[in-house]
Amino acid sequence: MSFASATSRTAVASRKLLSTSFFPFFSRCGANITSNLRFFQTGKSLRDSYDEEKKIIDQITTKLSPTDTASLSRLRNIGISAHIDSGKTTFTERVLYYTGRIKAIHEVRGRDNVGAKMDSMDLEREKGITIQSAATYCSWDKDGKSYHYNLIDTPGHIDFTIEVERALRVLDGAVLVVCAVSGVQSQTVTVDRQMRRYNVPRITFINKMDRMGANPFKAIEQLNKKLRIPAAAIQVPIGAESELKGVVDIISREAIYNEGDNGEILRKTPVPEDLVDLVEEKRALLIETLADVDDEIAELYLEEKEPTEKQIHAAIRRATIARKFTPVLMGSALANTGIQSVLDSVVNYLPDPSEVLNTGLDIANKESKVTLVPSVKEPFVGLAFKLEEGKYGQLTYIRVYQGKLKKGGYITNVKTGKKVKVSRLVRMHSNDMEDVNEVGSGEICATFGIDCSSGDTFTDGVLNYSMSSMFVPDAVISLSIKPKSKDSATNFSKALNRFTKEDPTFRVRFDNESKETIISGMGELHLEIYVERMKREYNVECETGRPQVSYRETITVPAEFDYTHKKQSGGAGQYARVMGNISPTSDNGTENIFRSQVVGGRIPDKYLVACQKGFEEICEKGPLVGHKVLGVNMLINDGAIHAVDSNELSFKTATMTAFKNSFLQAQPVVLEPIMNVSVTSPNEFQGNVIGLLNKLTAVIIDTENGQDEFTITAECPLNGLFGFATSLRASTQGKGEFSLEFKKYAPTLPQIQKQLISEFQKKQEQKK
Ligand SMILES: Nc1nc2c(ncn2[C@@H]2O[C@H](COP(=O)(O)OP(=O)(O)OP(=O)(O)O)[C@@H](O)[C@H]2O)c(=O)[nH]1
Repeated sequence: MSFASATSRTAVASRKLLSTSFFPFFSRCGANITSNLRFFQTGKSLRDSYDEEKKIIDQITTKLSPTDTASLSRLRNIGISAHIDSGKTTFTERVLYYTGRIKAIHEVRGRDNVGAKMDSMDLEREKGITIQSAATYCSWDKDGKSYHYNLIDTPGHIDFTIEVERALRVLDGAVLVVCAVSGVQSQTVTVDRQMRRYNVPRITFINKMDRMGANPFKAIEQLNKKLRIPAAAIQVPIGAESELKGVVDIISREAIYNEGDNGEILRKTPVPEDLVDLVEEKRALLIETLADVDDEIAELYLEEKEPTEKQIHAAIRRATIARKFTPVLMGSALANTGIQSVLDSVVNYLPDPSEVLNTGLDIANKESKVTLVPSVKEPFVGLAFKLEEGKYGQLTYIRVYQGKLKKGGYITNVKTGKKVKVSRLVRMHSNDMEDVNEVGSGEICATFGIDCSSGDTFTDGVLNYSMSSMFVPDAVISLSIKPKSKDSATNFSKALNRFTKEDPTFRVRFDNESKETIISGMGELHLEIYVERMKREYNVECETGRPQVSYRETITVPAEFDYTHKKQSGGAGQYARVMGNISPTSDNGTENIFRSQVVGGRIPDKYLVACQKGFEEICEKGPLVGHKVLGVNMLINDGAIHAVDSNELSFKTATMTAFKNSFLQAQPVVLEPIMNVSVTSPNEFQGNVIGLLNKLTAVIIDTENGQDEFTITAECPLNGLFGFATSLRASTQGKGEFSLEFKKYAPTLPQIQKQLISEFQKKQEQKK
């Protein structure tokens, strides 16, 4: 931050302290001074990080041709993200309708049995939840210009979180949908964290304003407090609950009514008399919040000048793109109110592809960071961010970062070096597609017949760039699975193959000991959906075992080893000696580290490679209870070989046994996944819910009491949460809702550890 802006900000803060009593224009905002000062204090680091980014973005802009700039300025790649059931799909359905992409509105779980366009899987339509993110595009006309939107509707359930991750990875902006009654919920916080991870600016839409108890201003307060992002309304509602009629744009001081059968007609009038005070109050608050995050408004604020409409729009745009602010709109998707303003705000406040920084790594140049230039004249660089098995083979979604993608052209997969032909290029509209010949920089499209994995980078074949990949969370739950009929074996493996390729959080392994196929994933629902898809899409009925928690095992103290593996009786012998130690890693156990410091070539390099392989193998199936090892360092610093009998296998075996022996001496513990549980239910069931959580040894972190509902956030071992949906339903007469998210691994209770060890040992005995 420059000295000048720092000074003006300090002045803004003190000016605010005075404003309540001395400046009538801002006098209604006194109550918010403290919270705004907090933003003023925290604003610094956010601001500094973006200032650096902005300098690079400005340099990139100079490399764009006027044609690039013109086409990019009309493009928006946006995601719709929110907590479960906030209305993302219902909202997107209206967006498609108002932009003319669909001719009629169909509801999620609607009576017409058609279902929303973006929930194209049968399962999604039946369950009324979004499982896969769906991509579409549409055009929106504003001020005589036509804007092209690439839109991704993402699931709200944490079990399908990878869908949100990969969408946000390639989007430039997002609409965060928040329920007007429930406000900021657990999953809103998760989505917000994901947006921060990928530096995605967002505008906020408070949905369900037609519901009883809707309170947009409480939701805004929660955005400020819980998400710690300065947020302010740019609208106020006209009417409430079933009487909701429209919104007032507080910047233009104009009332907008949605009329017509589907709210498609917009009637604009001056602000209704009874709303004038509220509009002025919220307008002053908006300007005050902007003064905290934008220099131009801060200057005007100090000079006691009221900014013009144009200045307010420009400030909101700057602050939103800099991720220092989120403008808040409101309405009801179901009641067709307020959606068109959101579409306008996407143009007004969310960035086009040239206004965000996208970088890659230049593999040919020591993986140095390179900035991508979204010009069609640059060599092609694109990221395959999502795979889907379609009617015509594998469908690969690609975001084009620079250059262009042409039908009939060739692109190279940087990871494999394979050159492939782009034989078909399409734009996706949920599960339908439209063929195109060419797709330019900044765009999102899909191709057929390209063999790759999710997250692979493609280039023109000359550039050797790789885009940084997505965050893939670890699986927390697993179960054994097998087809009911032997005839289905081929389809069974085909399905598993496809699902793992599509979804990096869905994992499959074959357990050699139990001779079972084990699938693991993000939660019960996640695995349940795949079992169901197996039946519907591959005609394979499966038997599954009881869901098992994915435990981890680690050590708490260091231990040394000196182990010799010897088999020298008859035939080719085996000999390997390894010495060293194991110790807990200092990073809270998120990975395992193997090192070797053997001097004088006492163990040749090729054998050390075998040692590392042995280490990696045993970490997959730990010595204590047969689960993955986490957070262990292994150092091999000495050893010996035999001139004739030593080989790779001997060193691998020696390392595995040495590891196992020392692990058991290093006070090992079993770790279990601890979940963040958020339960919302009508107030009358609070006692029941607390009782239920106590039974599960949950630790209650926070309780929030609303007028009708309460929300409890607790940390609870996953082990106790199987079947939680059923017990919560029973305790709340079916009115309670909950969401789960993995929080951390923590040691299990000693009696559970004992039980797990004894079960594991029993299994080992049986095998002998
Ligand atoms: N009263 C009211 N209900 C709404 C509104 N918008 C959506 N709903 C209802 O809320 C429920 C969830 O809507 P969806 O659009 O499926 O929500 P979602 O966020 O896409 O759901 P997931 O993708 O499963 O997380 C449905 O029953 C909708 O009809 C609204 O504005 N008002």
